[in-house]
Amino acid sequence: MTSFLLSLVGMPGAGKTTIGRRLARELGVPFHDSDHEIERRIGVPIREYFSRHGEQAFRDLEHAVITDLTQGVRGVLATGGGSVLREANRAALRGAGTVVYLHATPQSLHERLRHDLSRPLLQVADPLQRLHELFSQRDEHYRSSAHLVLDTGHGRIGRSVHELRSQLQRSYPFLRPAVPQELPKPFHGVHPRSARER
Ligand SMILES: Nc1ncnc2c1ncn2[C@@H]1O[C@H](COP(=O)(O)OP(=O)(O)OP(=O)(O)O)[C@@H](O)[C@H]1O
Ligand SMILES: O=C(O)C1=C[C@@H](O)[C@@H](O)[C@H](O)C1
Ligand SMILES: [Mg+2]
Repeated sequence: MTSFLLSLVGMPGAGKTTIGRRLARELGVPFHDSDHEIERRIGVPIREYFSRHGEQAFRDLEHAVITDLTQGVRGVLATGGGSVLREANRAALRGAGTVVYLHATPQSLHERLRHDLSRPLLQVADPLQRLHELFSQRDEHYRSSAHLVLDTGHGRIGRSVHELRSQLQRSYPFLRPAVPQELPKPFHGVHPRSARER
C-alpha cells in the first residue's frame, strides 16, 4: 500500500486512542499510540512517571517518541493530549501526513472522564475547571496542527470512525475500496489539503 500517516490530536478523552485503533483495524493498517510507546520505553504507567519526574521530563520523552513515530512509520497514530504543546511536535506531525483534530468540549470530556484515574493532569479537586484551562491553552494548537477537525463530543464512536474513513478517501484515494461511498458532512473548519498539495 502507498505510504501514509494519519495522526490524531485532541484533548484527553477526545477518543484518539479509541477511534484511532478502530479506524486502523478497519483500514487494515498499523496502529501506533505515542502514550503506549512512552509506557513501553519507561516500563511504568505515565501517571507514575509524572509524579516521579515531573511534566517537563515527560514532555521531553514525548518529543523523542513523536520524532521517532513521525519518521517512516505508516498507518494511524494516536498522540498524547499534550503533544501539540511543542512547536517541533506540531511540525513533525504535519510534515508526516494528515493531522485530524478530534474536538470535544470540556463538558463532554468531563462526562466521560469523571471517574478516570489514569490521566495525571486530571487528578485535581476540580477536573472540569482543569479541562477548561487545558482547552483554552490548547485549542489553538490543535487547530493549527490539523488539516481537518472532527467533532467527537456527541454521537457514537462508530460514527466518528465512519466519518473519518469517508473524509480520508479525499487525501488518500488508494484507501477508496475500504471506504463507504456516501460522504457525511459533520466536519467543520475544513481545509482538506490533499497529500499531493503538501
Ligand atoms: N463519541 C465518542 N468518541 C470517542 N470516545 C468516546 C465517545 N463516547 C464515549 N467515548 C469514550 O471516551 C473515552 C475516550 O478515551 P481515549 O483513551 O480514546 O481518549 P484519548 O483521546 O486517547 O485520550 P488521551 O489524550 O488521554 O490519550 C473512551 O473510554 C471511549 O469509550
Ligand atoms: O493531555 C495531556 O497532557 C496528557 C494526555 C495523555 O494522553 C498523556 O499523554 C498524559 O497523561 C498527558
Ligand atoms: Mg490516548
